[in-house]
Amino acid sequence: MADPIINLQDINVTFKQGKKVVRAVQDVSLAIQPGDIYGIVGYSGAGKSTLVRTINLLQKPTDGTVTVAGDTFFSDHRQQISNKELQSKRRKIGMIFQHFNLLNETSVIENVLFALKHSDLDDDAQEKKTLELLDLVGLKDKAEFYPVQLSGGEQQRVSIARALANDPQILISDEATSALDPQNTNQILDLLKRLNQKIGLTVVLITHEMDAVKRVANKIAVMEHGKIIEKGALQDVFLRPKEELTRQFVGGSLAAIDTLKAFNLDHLNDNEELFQLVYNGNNVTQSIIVELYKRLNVEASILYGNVEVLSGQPVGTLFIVVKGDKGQRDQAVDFLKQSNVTVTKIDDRRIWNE
Ligand SMILES: Nc1ncnc2c1ncn2[C@@H]1O[C@H](COP(=O)(O)OP(=O)(O)OP(=O)(O)O)[C@@H](O)[C@H]1O
Repeated sequence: MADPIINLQDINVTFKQGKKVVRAVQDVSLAIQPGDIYGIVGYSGAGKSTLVRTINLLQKPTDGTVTVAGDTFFSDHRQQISNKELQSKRRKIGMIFQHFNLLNETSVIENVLFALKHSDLDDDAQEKKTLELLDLVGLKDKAEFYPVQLSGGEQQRVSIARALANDPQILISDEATSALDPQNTNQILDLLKRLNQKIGLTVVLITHEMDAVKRVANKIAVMEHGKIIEKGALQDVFLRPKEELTRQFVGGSLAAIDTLKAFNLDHLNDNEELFQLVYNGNNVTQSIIVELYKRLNVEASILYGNVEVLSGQPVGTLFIVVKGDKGQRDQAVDFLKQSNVTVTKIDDRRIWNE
């Protein structure tokens, strides 16, 4: 395996506010390979932004080692490169945010040109490069527009062009699609994926939206209370979530939650249990529910069903209520597990109360 392009080892970040101590990041180690789209998910306050801000030392860790593209930026409690070097290395790490942070008084092209003010290129070459970048994000024809004349999605594309101006190897996206509608969100995510494939850009994607990660990421880390509680290849984590919070994220697509909320699940009968089933490509076309009935004579009703594509592979999710006596329900779960279905009993009301 190639050396990681980002290697965070044993990172801690502690904030002191008067007498209060906030351990925003606790003992986190994360290795990101070149070409990864690494999704970092977690609820608000989990420590996602603080963690990724340590990558370019916008946030200095209290403890730990930060290595980017082979350069150790931070170890032994201190910055290991000069401020000048850090400034130039930071230009190789693009960042985009929820708020696009564009200069509203200047045109689109000037917004991108601004990022090249430290570049060695002459004026003509800078302009040529800026137009190429705007072309890359599909905005060449709007180069002379002002940000207010653009939609939110278009403004975010300008900020992506600006973030790419200094040919970064890494792009950090901190909730960059949170303020956008679903269509613009998907366009931005697809653009990140295209850039990843076309120029090999490594993307660190912070979000509280699992759907964003599912659409483009190949790896995922789940954060809670400053810690990474689960990480790995997207499909592995999706198909075999170990932690309760991960299960909530995995099964927590908005459509599933909305659908479950519409049922009054407090009123399951004594002989009924609610399960989430997740199954991968080979099982997608099998009728698991029919098999349950044919083989075990166990009835199950479907509350929610969905098949989606994860890193190019179809993955099915079902929420079903299984009916029968305890023995039958246990047999049904065993049968499902033997059929390579990941089965999670849903008895935690949080999944539809979030
Ligand atoms: N500069 C700071 N001083 C004190 N506490 C901070 C500071 N920055 C972050 N925190 C605290 O650290 C914790 C983690 O915050 P962080 O912004 O990293 O979470 P997050 O997962 O990115 O959430 P969000 O998506 O809401 O930003 C929170 O409790 C936050 O209040």
